[in-house]
Parts: sequence; structure tokens; C-alpha cells
Amino acid sequence: MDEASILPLPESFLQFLQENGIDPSIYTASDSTPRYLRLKPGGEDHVQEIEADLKCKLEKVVWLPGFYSLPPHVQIANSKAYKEGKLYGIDAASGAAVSALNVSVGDHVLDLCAAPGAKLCMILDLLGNAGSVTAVDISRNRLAACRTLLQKYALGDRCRLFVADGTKFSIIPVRDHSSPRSCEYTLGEEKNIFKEWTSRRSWKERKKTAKARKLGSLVVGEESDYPELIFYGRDSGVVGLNKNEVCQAESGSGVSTRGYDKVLVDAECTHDGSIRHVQKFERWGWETLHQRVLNVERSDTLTTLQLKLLQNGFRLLKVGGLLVYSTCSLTVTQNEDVVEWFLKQNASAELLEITAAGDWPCKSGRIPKTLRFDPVTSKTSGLFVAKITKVDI
Ligand SMILES: C[S@@+](CC[C@H](N)C(=O)[O-])C[C@H]1O[C@@H](n2cnc3c(N)ncnc32)[C@H](O)[C@@H]1O
Repeated sequence: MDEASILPLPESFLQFLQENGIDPSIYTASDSTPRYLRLKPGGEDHVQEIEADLKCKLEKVVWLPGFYSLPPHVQIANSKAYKEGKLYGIDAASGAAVSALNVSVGDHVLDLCAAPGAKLCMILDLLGNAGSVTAVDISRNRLAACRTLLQKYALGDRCRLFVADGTKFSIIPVRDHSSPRSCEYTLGEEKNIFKEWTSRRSWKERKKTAKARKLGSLVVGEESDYPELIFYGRDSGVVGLNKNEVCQAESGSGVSTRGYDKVLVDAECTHDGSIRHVQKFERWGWETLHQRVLNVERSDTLTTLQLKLLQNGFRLLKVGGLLVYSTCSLTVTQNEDVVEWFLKQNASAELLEITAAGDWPCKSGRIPKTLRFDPVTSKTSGLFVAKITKVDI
């Protein structure tokens, strides 16, 4: 084994790995795990040009359409193709999780933990010219970065971004307003109607927004922690509607028909499966790793959060829809245990086989039908994936 590629992991982290049945050798693969990128549709015709730009060969990932691998040291951020929004960096395991969702043209998709947005970009790419994506994240800053990403890749037309707590989010998709009614409203209504979104706000509007945020009332409902819409695209179903129409909440049985077709719950986790994330602790200090990953109290809180996110994502799924639960942790507690608890509590939830996975370089999880990617087996970042449907009972 190449000594240079072994991270100097602290004893407490090694113990954490042992307790969670994670093979420490995955952290020796940092120099042999490639980077991955996805080309925007149409980009495959320009592979040679992009190779010249990146000064490296792109290897097609045969098991995942649109994906290419490249040596781990190549930085894509300085390339012309990246700056022009022709490609984006996304790990192949993340691509597999999105693939498992079977996004089709016209779907209404909910991405419940969306930022910083690599999976969101791929979902929007797959969505095509119909349907919508509602992306939620509790972190305003991270979701604002997501908005920048959507604008850079010109992918935001069918997307709306809400700063909200995914464990409580209740807004269902706008299904019935294919054409904006911008000409229909009466004068009194006009000021409550969403016009086309623009980042250029007048000074007066910005002042009003800042004041409202301070008072917790930019928001569409009465509670101060109510979802805040920070971006919506032209075809996201928002333009021409009023706040009540956009923010229709659903808590009853209506969700079974009016809920989302697809839901991604890429839950907050300890990120221990991501070598690049763990590598950052060399710079940040291993004490930070202790606080963020090894702290038992935080792990308990995290599993509760993961279960609540999964519960709420599932609640907003329509009958017959598909939900993917994923984390970039490789611990059983944050993955199989969460899925098992959830299945026990939800008679209408059924774990599904991920049929495409026949060709994927991954292992089965500890419960059948779930999948685990790791740097050694898959040459990707670590990721757990489970696919669930809602049946009518
Ligand atoms: C693993 S990251 C998601 C990565 C993202 N799906 C992507 O592909 O780029 C988890 C995200 O969950 C968000 N988060 C944490 N708690 C949340 C909550 N209660 N509701 C919604 N989002 C939450 C974090 O801010 C973080 O951005």
C-alpha cells in the first residue's frame, strides 16, 4: 500500500470506524478514487474539446449515462467548460442515487435536503421540458449557493427554492396551473401575485424584504419559521399565482393524489463516507472531527433528524410515487437502522429493488435491496441508497 495515500487518522476515529463496522482501508483510496463530472445534455459531442480544456482524458462511466471520470488531482473549476456551465462535478455514487429515483419528464419532484445542489442539477437535467422541482434546505446560505448554481447552469426554469425545515415542510406541488394567469388578476390582487423572478430588486423592495425577514414575516404564513421562497423559475408554476396558491399545504389524505411523484431525502449525516470530507479535517483539525462525527449525542440527534426527514418526505409522496433515501455516512445507525424503523412505522411504505443496480459497482446494504457505495468497491465516494414506494392501503 502506498504510505503517502494513508490519511493519519486519529485513534478515536479509527475506534468509531471499528464500532460501526467500517473498513478503515476506504480512507487509503483517496489517491486512487477518481473525480467525476456530468456533462450537460449535448456535451457528449464536445468531449475532445473538453479534454483539451481540462488537459486530461475523460473516461466514460459505462454504468452511468452522462458521467465521466478523471484523475483525482485535476481541478475542473478553472476550465472554460466549467465556467461556461457545460459540466458539473458530481460523484458517480450521487449520480446513482438520483438515477434510482427514475425521474421522468413531467414529474413533480421534491428534493428535501437540496444544498449545495449537485443532485438537484442532475434532477433538473433529467426533468426536461415539463414538471417541476421543489428544493428545500434549512440553511439559507447553502440554498443561496444552490440558486447561484442553478443560474450558472441555466437549470432553474422549473425549480423553486424554499428555505425551510424539511421535517415540517408541507407545501405540495403546483399541478394545475400550466399557464400563468398574469393578465387575469384584478387591481387589488395584483400586489400579491408572483411576477417573473428577478435578482435585481429595487432598493425599496430590498428594504421591505430585509424588514420583513427581521420580523419573520417575509414569509407566507403566520409562523416565523414558515418556508421562505428565495427563488422560482419562469416555469416552476409560481409566476402568476398568489401566495396562498403557491404555498398550498397538505396535511391530510389529499397528498395521496396531490403529493410529489418523486422525493429525494439526501439527509444530513456525519459524512464519514466521503474521503474528501474527512480529508478536510486534516486542515480543520481532528478536534472538529470529534465534535462533528464522533460526538454520540450529535449522532443520536442526527438519527432522529434523519428519521423525521424520511417520515416527512414520505408523507408528501403521492401513492405510487418513488422516494430515495441516501446519506454519505457508512454507519448502520444512520442508514439501515433508520430505514428499518421507518418501515416498521409505515405500513404503506415498501422497500423496492433498484433494478438498474445490476450493473453498478456497489454492495448490498445490511438489509436486502439497499445499496452501499464505497471508495474501494465502487471507486466512488461512500453512499448508502434505499428506494421506497408508497402503496395504497
Ligand atoms: C448531505 S447535504 C445534501 C447534499 C445535496 N443533496 C447535494 O446533492 O448537494 C445535507 C443538507 O441537509 C440540510 N439540512 C439539515 N437539516 C435540515 C432540515 N431539518 N431540513 C432541511 N434541510 C436540512 C443541510 O443544510 C445540508 O445542506
